[in-house]
Amino acid sequence: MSDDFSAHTPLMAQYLRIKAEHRELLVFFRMGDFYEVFYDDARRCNALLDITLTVRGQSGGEPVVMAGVPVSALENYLAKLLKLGESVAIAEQVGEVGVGKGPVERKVVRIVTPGTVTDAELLADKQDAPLLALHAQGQRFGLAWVSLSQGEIGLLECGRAELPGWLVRLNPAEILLARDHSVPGLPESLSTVRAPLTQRPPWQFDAALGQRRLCEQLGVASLQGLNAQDLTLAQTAGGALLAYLEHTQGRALAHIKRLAVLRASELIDLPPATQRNLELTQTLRGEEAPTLLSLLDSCRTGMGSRALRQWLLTPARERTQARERLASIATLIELGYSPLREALRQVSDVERISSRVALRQVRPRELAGLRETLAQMPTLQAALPPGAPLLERLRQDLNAPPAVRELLAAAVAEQPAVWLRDGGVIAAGFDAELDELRAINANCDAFLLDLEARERERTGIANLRVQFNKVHGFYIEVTQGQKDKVPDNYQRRQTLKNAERFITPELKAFEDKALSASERALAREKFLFERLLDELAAFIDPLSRLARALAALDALAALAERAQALNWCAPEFVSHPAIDIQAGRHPVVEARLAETRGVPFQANDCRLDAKRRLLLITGPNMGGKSTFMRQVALIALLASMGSYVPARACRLGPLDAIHTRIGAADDLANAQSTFMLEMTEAAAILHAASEQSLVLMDEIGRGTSTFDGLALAGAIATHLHDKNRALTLFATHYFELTELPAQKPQAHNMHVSAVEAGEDIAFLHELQPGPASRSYGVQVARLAGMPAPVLRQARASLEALEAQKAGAQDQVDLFAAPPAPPPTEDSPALRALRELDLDSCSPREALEQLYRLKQLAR
Ligand SMILES: Nc1ncnc2c1ncn2[C@@H]1O[C@H](COP(=O)(O)OP(=O)(O)OP(=O)(O)O)[C@@H](O)[C@H]1O
Repeated sequence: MSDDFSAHTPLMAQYLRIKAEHRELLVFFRMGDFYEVFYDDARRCNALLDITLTVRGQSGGEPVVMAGVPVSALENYLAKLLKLGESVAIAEQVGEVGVGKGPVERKVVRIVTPGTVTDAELLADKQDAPLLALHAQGQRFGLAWVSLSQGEIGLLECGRAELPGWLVRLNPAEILLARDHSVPGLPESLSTVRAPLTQRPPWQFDAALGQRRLCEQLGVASLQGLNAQDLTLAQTAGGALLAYLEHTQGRALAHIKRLAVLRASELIDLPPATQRNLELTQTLRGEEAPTLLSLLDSCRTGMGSRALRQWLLTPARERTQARERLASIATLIELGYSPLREALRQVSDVERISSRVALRQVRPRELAGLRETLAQMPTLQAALPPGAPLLERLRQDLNAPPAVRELLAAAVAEQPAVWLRDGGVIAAGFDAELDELRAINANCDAFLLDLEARERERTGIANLRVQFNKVHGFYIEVTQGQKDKVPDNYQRRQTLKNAERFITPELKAFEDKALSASERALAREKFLFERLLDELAAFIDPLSRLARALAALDALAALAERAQALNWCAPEFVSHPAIDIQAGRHPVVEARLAETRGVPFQANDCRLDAKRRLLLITGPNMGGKSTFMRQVALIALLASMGSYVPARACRLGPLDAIHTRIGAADDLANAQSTFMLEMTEAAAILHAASEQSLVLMDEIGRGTSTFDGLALAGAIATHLHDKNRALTLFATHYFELTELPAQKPQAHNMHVSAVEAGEDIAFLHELQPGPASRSYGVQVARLAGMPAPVLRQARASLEALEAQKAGAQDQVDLFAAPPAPPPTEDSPALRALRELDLDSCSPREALEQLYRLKQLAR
């Protein structure tokens, strides 16, 4: 499209100019009570929103294809578009209608993108949807993110391997990348999230610029004090993030004042496979429940739910925070949490409301909600049991400045209208001028009644009526039969079938006054509301502190409630390697069993420590191996986030990661077979797990032939035991592996028990020492309803196979040390490659080096 719009009508030229600046977005162009979309945008909206296409005359010699949505329904349409990953520029009428020649002035005042929405209607209540900027350099990534409705920027740097885990954890709604910035491997990493990608100008991803912008935003001279000085890549992303926010919001963002620096080395690593396999926030089928979070989250507010999710997904290795939370939960259980939870019911989403105040997008009703919440604070403080240091700190944070409360109480009407444009938002008595204008409106009725009486008397028309409608304004209505009695100074306005409508100079004068009074009242309300926002802006800091305190209190009270309702215990932290659980349960399976079958869950112990690093778990299918392994991981994670745990007692040593290799699902999206995926995940674990990691391996090797699988499983178990020395739960159906403990002192056999009665089998789900004697696969197949002939054949084959095996002589040692790798001699090319310092190479030198290497390799 050329940028010369002179052939177009003035209105379309204005539109096209705006569109030219926002080519990649849908432009919603305000025209009176509608937002119109034109040309290709109209066609796109027609397809996406199913709204009707029309043609609005011609411009530039072509028909103007358009579609429109009513202003009052904007939010619904935006919600749909954002879900589809679209972004929208909203061009409002900013000039005064009817002033000057040509169309009223219009301007893009806001850009709504999936990552920058703040409207309550458009956001999930219990989940944040942050905007994430990503900057890559070689194998390292800088991440910067912000939930606009929260006011905190997060910074983090990580390696390529950890990136998918972070993407899943952060769950961004939109990802910003430098345009034309091709990073090898990035597309695969990004495939783990469904967020739309937004390309931004590369110059905005600049380290120095990023640092400067962050300092300006946070109001600090350097990032040193915020522990972010060294994070150049994250700062680079941060700069681009802030630039985008300003671009979309059309203003600087006063409420973003806090920085959260996450360091992978300070958190317990939860790779995507772990988050998925443990069903922390989503079931394996992608549903919201039943998951660990859905079980935990009995929060009373969206703020609490969001905090809980964050606690669950970012547990710290260091235990101070967890200890504080545990102490608070203990106090809440001991002294009662019900009054606190009751008071929290009355609380609105202060976090989002205060951000929306800062963004000047807040709705009148939200301010009324804030007012009610603030009024609730004394009750809340009184309901908080004393004693725990964390609770005391949170109590302090609930002290919002009284001035905010007073201001809201004085300024905002008791029950304000939904929209400012409807009026009735500012309280009576707040502003004399507004009161006066409203009085004119209120007196209107009395005046009209009076006029009606006077005119009836004057004209002798008994059924004369003075009325008002939106189209014709005020009028005097006289039935056709009485028309003759109408005095001279009546001017005809409208003729109906049975009546005639008139206006008089007196009525006209009154109409002007009344209409202008209500218009002026609306304008005055708008002005006062804006001024109110200015005044409230000064209180954003204490309000967001209050919001965080409410969120934490809600989350703690929910954890206390859950702990008591589900009979959980307080974990204890120790400094030596240990996961020592007595009578542990899988919280979600337990809840499901209670709900569906009313059967009790069989609790099991788990003891792992420096001398018992690997438990080899065998037993029948359906015996409960997977459940047991998962429950150990869930208990360790719950303890680490500072929650009580489903067990009789639990002692937990240091933990740096939870790795899991469970289940078999094809990753068709990434063209990986079941087995390939299994091996990729296992390899990642063998590379990453340390002595302080918890590793769950469920039936590794089953995706390939028996011998290959067995051999690989044996080698992997050996590596975990000898090299990683991780705390490992290793479930397998390969009985041959139960020989491992005989050779490896820190490996131990455990099995889940089952009893046979004739052809049937009953699972006890009880974990006992020693290896299992059999698999009971055929019995389980019988339970599953396998046809009898198949079962008979299987049983016969099984007997034959077992007999054959008993006859075999040589035992294969599956756990022998691997043979030494053949010595390799470095080629000159390889040596040269190693010595190459890529960081100090210019592109030209790099090319020369490449030629040199090629020569050496000949
Ligand atoms: N401790 C327990 N108490 C009561 N029921 C249990 C227990 N553990 C497991 N179950 C029940 O048994 C079912 C199967 O458990 P699980 O999937 O853990 O078995 P498995 O040994 O891993 O089986 P497979 O080898 O086929 O994967 C669970 O869905 C649950 O209903």
